[in-house]
Amino acid sequence: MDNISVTKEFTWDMAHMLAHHEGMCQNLHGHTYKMQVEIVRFTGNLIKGSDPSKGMVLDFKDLKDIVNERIVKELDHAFMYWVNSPDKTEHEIARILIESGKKVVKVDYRPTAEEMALNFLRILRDEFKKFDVDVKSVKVWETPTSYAKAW
Ligand SMILES: Nc1nc2c(c(=O)[nH]1)N=C([C@H](O)[C@H](O)COP(=O)(O)OP(=O)(O)OP(=O)(O)O)CN2
Ligand SMILES: [Zn+2]
Repeated sequence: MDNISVTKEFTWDMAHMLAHHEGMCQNLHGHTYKMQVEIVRFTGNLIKGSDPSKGMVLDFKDLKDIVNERIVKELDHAFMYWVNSPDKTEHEIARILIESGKKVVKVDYRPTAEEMALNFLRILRDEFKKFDVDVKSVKVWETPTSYAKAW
């Protein structure tokens, strides 16, 4: 059987720090994150009938709008704050930013590329169900040469 998927790419700028990292990444720093979201249909490969989306897995525009709305908008130009971080500096930074009205996204995981990819996969799987679409994979790049893939 043949298979078909579609993939869209997203980017956002975000700051984070990796508590107890043995290298430079324990410091507050940022990345231009890149993410690829790959989707497939649950039933049949492509939309059929006279639908305006006939012949598509899902319109790229819908894919873009949903991922931007659910994931990217919240993260862009934010500080990703691990609420259970063992590093008191991270809590202090988050407190100052929040009190100053700056953008902080609270997460309950250490903000590694792996945790983000897994978390975004779960959120998007849930979100796309109503379109009869499954998320096959999510890849998150922190640097041009390093990415995590969840599927
Ligand atoms: N498995 C993981 N390792 C590391 C992560 C991660 O999320 N998962 N994150 C970091 C840092 O946050 C940051 O991404 C630095 O990564 P690194 O690839 O070491 O950065 P470089 O600037 O050296 O990247 P190059 O593309 O090689 O120049 C650390 N590790
Ligand atoms: Zn980093």
